[in-house]
Amino acid sequence: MIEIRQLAKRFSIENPKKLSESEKKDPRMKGRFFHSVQNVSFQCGKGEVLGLLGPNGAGKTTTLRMLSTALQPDSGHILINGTDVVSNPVIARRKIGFLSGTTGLYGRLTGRENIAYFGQLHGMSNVDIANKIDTLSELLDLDTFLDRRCENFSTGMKQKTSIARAVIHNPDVVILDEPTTGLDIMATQTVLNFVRSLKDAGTPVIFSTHHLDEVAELCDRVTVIDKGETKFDDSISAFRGLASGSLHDSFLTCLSQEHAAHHSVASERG
Ligand SMILES: Nc1ncnc2c1ncn2[C@@H]1O[C@H](COP(=O)(O)OP(=O)(O)OP(=O)(O)O)[C@@H](O)[C@H]1O
Repeated sequence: MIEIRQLAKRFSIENPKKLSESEKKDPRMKGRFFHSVQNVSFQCGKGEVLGLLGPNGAGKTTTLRMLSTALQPDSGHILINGTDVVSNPVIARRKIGFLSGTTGLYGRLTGRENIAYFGQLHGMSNVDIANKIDTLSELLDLDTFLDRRCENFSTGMKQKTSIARAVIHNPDVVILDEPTTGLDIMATQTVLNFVRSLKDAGTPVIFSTHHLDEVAELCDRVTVIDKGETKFDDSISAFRGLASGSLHDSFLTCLSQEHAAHHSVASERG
């Protein structure tokens, strides 16, 4: 079980002129700081898959980077099976497998060498690494390119290799930032099937996506964040119940409820 409670992260803006027009008008811009994540909470239990949704710039990547220890939160808690890992990034890295949108592979190494290198960093034995790569190769369809250098890999090959690398150490929780972005239909299905295999093994998986069909296919829980705050965090059936139409309508309802709430507060004040 992973629990995220009231996470917050702000960035100091050295040159406000570099902000986009929408960022300048964003209520998260306060003085010299942009409060990317202001109050994000959610939880994901054993064998559950959680879909993290939100418009561009909502704060999804910033949140996931805090979970992965790449960023230190300003406040809030990240608990894995009850242990707070914010103050102990070494434990967090052992327990969490993280696929970021930008992690590059070493082009001069083969897929197998890239994956094995991470296994070694996690202190695994060569036998354990080799066995785990065999399993991952089958689940992620890596065998045709595993022993080729990564420099000429397609987007799909790179992504599948990066996912294998993220989970080589059998993490307790898996976090994937937009794992299917840019992938073709076949590679997308392979990645989604892999997420299902993690779920079947009882591993909680949190993944961010803009694809509601993936959420419908895989997720037990949905969290919607907007402007750095959790706007919805519940089961997929509660998410469906938000609107009578599609998941798309449910998503828009989460965002518009907030606008409606602001609007009514503003009219009361006015
Ligand atoms: N290092 C930083 N310095 C300043 N602002 C930042 C920094 N990192 C992120 N931000 C801002 O925080 C906001 C949230 O960004 P984030 O990448 O977390 O959004 P996202 O929900 O992942 O968006 P997308 O769906 O477009 O990937 C954005 O406005 C972004 O410009």
